[in-house]
Parts: sequence; C-alpha cells; structure tokens
Amino acid sequence: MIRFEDLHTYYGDSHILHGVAGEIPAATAVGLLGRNGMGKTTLIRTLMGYVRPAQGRVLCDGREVTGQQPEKMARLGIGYVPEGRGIFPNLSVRENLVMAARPGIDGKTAWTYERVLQTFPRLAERLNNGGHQLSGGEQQMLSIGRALMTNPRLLILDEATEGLAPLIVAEIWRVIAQIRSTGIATLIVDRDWRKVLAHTDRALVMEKGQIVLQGASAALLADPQALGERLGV
Ligand SMILES: Nc1ncnc2c1ncn2[C@@H]1O[C@H](COP(=O)(O)OP(=O)(O)OP(=O)(O)O)[C@@H](O)[C@H]1O
Repeated sequence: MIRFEDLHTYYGDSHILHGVAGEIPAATAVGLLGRNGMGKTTLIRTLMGYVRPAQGRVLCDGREVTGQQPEKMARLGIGYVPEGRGIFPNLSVRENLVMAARPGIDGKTAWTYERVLQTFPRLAERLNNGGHQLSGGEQQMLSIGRALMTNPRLLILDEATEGLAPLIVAEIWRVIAQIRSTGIATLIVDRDWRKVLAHTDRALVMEKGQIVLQGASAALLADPQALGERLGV
C-alpha cells in the first residue's frame, strides 16, 4: 500500500535519513524500532508529507505522493497519531471525535462515533470535557479515536504509550491488537520492542538514518542478540 524508496531527508544542513527504503503492505502490521534520535519520527514525517525528502520517493498504491500535504495523505486513508498526541485542547471529547469523522477511501464507515466510544469506554465518560481536562492516557485514547474516525487503511502510531501508567499502556496495546484484527495496516513506534514485535508481522530497525535490520517480527524476537546490538538493550 505504501512504499518508499531511497529517502534522504534533511533538517536544514543535518542529513537525517540516508537512503531509507521499505514498504507497508495492506493489512500488515509493521514495527519501526531504533534507539532515540535514529530517525523513526523523521521517516514518519517524511511519509506523511510534513517534510519533503531531498531525494527518493513515497508511493501510495503505486502512485507517487512524495511531499504531498499531510491532509492529502489523510484523504488517501493514512491515519496518524503523532508523538505528543495532537488533539484540540479547547474542544470537547465529542467535538474532537465528530470533527474528525469521514468515511474510508472505500466509502465505508466501519469506525463510527459509537464504535470508537465502545472501544474507549473512558472517553464515553468524558464526552463534554475539554481535551485539556483529560489525563495523559485519555488524551492518547482521544488521539487514537480521532484517527479511527477517519476510517484509515493505515494507522501510524508514534510512541502511543509514552509516559503513561502501566494499566493505560495495557489498554492501548489491547486496542492496537483490536485495530490490527480488523485488517487496518499499522506502523508502530514504541520503546517497548518486545511489545512492538508481539503486535506486528514485520519490523524495520533503524540506526543513524538507515534501516539496518528487518524481517518477520517473530524471527527478530527469536534472535534477541542481533536486535540487542542494534537497540542497545
Ligand atoms: N525539527 C528538527 N530540526 C532539526 N533536527 C531535528 C528535528 N527533529 C529531529 N531532529 C534530529 O533528527 C534526528 C532524528 O530524530 P527523530 O525524531 O527522527 O528520531 P527518532 O528515532 O524518532 O527518536 P525519538 O525516539 O527520540 O523521537 C535527531 O538527531 C534529532 O535531533
């Protein structure tokens, strides 16, 4: 569904991505691993069109979309839950969800307002609260809920569990598993590499702006030494 070739991305003079290539096939869960600062978020921002690569291409269903506006990527069915959340703090939970609603690219609305609230019962209890009144975990749930309201084909989750209490973290992984089981492709970045590998089909490991290891998640999990060298664990 999404393919990327030879991506080179810079922030000013800093050369961050050094020829990154890979793909996220439809209905496939892909993990993106790597230590801090290795370029994971930059790769996601490049795929989503927040930064334009100096070289290389991003393709969606075989069509070039390199550097397209993030809004256009959203219309192509890519849902993005950014690191640090990205909800509207001055709008209520209900408003945050309703304003994100749109049918999927196939015209279907599998994820309705009601279904999102069933998935996140905590949000159902906070409908009239402003985004800023929510706990960190609730904000994260709202951010995922907003992305689901767009009925995406691919959901990108960047550090969705960061800084959250263990019970909330478990809740978020439960929802990620549920999303995966509906056939939505996912790209997941999380510090907990075991969890990432347990919840994905394949994984890419980045080091210094390059993909240095990739393969089936189960195979990577079975060879923790190779992974440990790359992740410093
Ligand atoms: N807006 C920016 N301007 C300049 N440099 C940046 C910017 N954002 C990130 N960087 C640098 O780019 C490199 C890659 O950062 P990136 O956020 O992609 O890494 P990451 O693998 O996602 O790590 P983390 O888990 O810490 O977010 C880092 O050296 C970082 O300091």
